[in-house]
Amino acid sequence: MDKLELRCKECPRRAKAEYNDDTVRASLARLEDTIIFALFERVKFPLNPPTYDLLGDLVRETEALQFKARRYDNPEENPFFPENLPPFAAPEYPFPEFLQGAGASININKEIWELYFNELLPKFVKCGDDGNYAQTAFADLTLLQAISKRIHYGKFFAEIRFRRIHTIIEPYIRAKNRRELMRMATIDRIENMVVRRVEAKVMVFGREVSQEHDFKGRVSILYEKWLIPLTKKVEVEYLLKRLD
Ligand SMILES: O=C(O)C(=O)C[C@]1(C(=O)O)C=C[C@@H](O)C=C1
Repeated sequence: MDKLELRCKECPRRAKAEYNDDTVRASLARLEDTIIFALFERVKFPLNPPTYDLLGDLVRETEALQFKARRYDNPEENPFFPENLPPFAAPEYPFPEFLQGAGASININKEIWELYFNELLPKFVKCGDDGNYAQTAFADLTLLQAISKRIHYGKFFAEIRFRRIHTIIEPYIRAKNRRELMRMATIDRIENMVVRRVEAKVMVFGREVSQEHDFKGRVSILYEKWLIPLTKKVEVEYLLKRLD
């Protein structure tokens, strides 16, 4: 196939708008749509056990390809298999260096991987084998990447809070006071609003699926029990490393 040459007259390099509570919350709200749609896509297939003989390799190889194209230069993206990645094949882009300190490279994807296979899939997917292993694997990968991105936005909330109130936060970081840092990362009103909004989206996007075995209830538990707490965990871990 011929090499594609796509150029517009003028392609200004536009740095993303500065990160603040509103812009990051808006990113989380958009990711909710992605996560809910990806869940609907995944639950179309049964468990399909043979998928999991190939999923590790498939994710590793897909990530290697995406790494070459510089997906992970964007500080909002974190690979599941960061080891042995290949050389780049795309030009570099000057992403703003918003995250600071050792926490910038926090990656809890191993924990997300375990959670996904041990907790999430068994709650959402029916037993069975319909032979659609590749489709199932890519549905898993899309969902895993969206969930990982959501959770690692915790780093951005942490940096925003640090910049806003660092004189208050610093003593807790120096004292390694996880409990106080967690308290500062928690806004119950926002968490409740997120969970209610997720429930509403499930009802709008997938009226039929959402009636099955309380799908809506399971998605809100996913948010309440896993996605929000892990986002806050990333926030606290980031802050603990912010002065390193
Ligand atoms: O919106 C924020 O300020 C966040 O830190 C994100 C988030 C979430 O995971 O949705 C996490 C902690 C807060 O309690 C509220 C919401």
